[in-house]
Amino acid sequence: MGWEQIEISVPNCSSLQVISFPVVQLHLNRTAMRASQKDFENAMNQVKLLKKDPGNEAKLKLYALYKQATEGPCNTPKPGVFDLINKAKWDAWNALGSLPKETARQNYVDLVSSLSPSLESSSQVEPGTDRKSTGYETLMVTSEDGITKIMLNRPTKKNALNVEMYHEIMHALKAASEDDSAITVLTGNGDYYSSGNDLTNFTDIPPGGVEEKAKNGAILLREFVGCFIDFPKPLIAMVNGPAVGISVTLLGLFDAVYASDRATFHTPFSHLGQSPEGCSSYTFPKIMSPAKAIEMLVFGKKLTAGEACAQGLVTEVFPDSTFQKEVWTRLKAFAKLPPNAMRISKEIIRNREKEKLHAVNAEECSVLQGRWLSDECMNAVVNFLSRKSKL
Ligand SMILES: CCCCC/C=C/CC(=O)SCCNC(=O)CCNC(=O)[C@H](O)C(C)(C)COP(=O)(O)OP(=O)(O)OC[C@H]1O[C@@H](n2cnc3c(N)ncnc32)[C@H](O)[C@@H]1OP(=O)(O)O
Repeated sequence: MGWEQIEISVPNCSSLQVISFPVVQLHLNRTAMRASQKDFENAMNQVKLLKKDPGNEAKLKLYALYKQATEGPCNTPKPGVFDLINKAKWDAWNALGSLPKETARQNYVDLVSSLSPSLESSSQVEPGTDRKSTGYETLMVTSEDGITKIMLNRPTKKNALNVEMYHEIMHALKAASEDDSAITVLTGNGDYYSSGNDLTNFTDIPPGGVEEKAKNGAILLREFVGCFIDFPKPLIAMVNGPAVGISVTLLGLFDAVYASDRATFHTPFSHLGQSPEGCSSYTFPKIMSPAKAIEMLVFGKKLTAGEACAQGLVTEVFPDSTFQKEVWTRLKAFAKLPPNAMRISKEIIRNREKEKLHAVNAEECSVLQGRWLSDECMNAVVNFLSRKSKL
């Protein structure tokens, strides 16, 4: 495979289709100044705004500098000789040797600036510019009419949550909790709300092996679910289509759940050798009775939107043809209510459960950490991936 045919997906570089590009001459514009973390973040956002593909060489350089700036010198095993793309990325990163993180950060900022002359220095990025979608690889985030909408945006993967998406959702929730919107909405792009945890998350094994992988996963999951437990404003799910796994369990932490009649709700944890998360081991039995919760969480019974509504998991179901129009009309009316009153009312309703929810979250993550190391789980994941020809 030649360079001109390789598509390189660089973290924080929009995935641009590479067909045939001239090699870009890099003009590093070093300054004596050190780039701040803010400059670095702005540069990462600017990369996404590049109108022209910068070419493979520049993208590899960006990748390497990004990794060096955020993780330090390359210390991961060298990919196999046939793993061309990952090997090229590894080579680029490894070539930076022991370059200090601060220098890598500065070089990254300089490189981005040389690639985007019209955007120039990060300090020229308009403060307070609407964060609309920019800066996110897996989400579309918009804010208008008092509503911040976080849309899961991996439609070709049925909005499966990869590690990047977990981080981006946490970031978007934090930003939404601090912005001037009154309510926050989570929804999915395409035909699915979400197919749950991205099962390819299990394939990227760090040098510390599967134990380290499971430990890191549990830490990330706990932090991720914690953001939902602590979210201070009304949080509404617009379930536009089928929902699987963690995208279902989290619904117990939302303040209202509106669903299209096309939506289904499926938690096949036992099938996957896993156990419930998202505080569902506590919220589901409370919402729908222990027996109904066990049908879902233990036996993996898939519910229709109507059934989920009858059991209290969904607040209201709408015909798919009018779902968007009807729900947005309603949400816009909610968003006109006094925001402080809504926030305080939510707090008084939710606060007495918070401590309990955090304890449940911690316990679920610890149990899952063990489950991820089980043969039952590993076999189920391998089955899915080989069915999908990923192995
Ligand atoms: C930090 C870690 C935290 C972990 C928290 C734990 C959470 C637990 C869970 O969430 S368990 C639930 C896990 N999800 C699943 O088991 C769903 C798996 N997917 C499917 O069963 C099916 O894909 C489907 C029913 C969602 C859709 O089937 P359909 O036939 O309509 O479509 P495809 O299968 O062809 O899917 C299209 C492409 O999307 C990829 N994909 C879909 N879901 C996932 C997923 N969860 N993980 C990874 N990839 C997924 C699928 O592989 C196809 O990709 P391709 O086009 O490249 O082949």
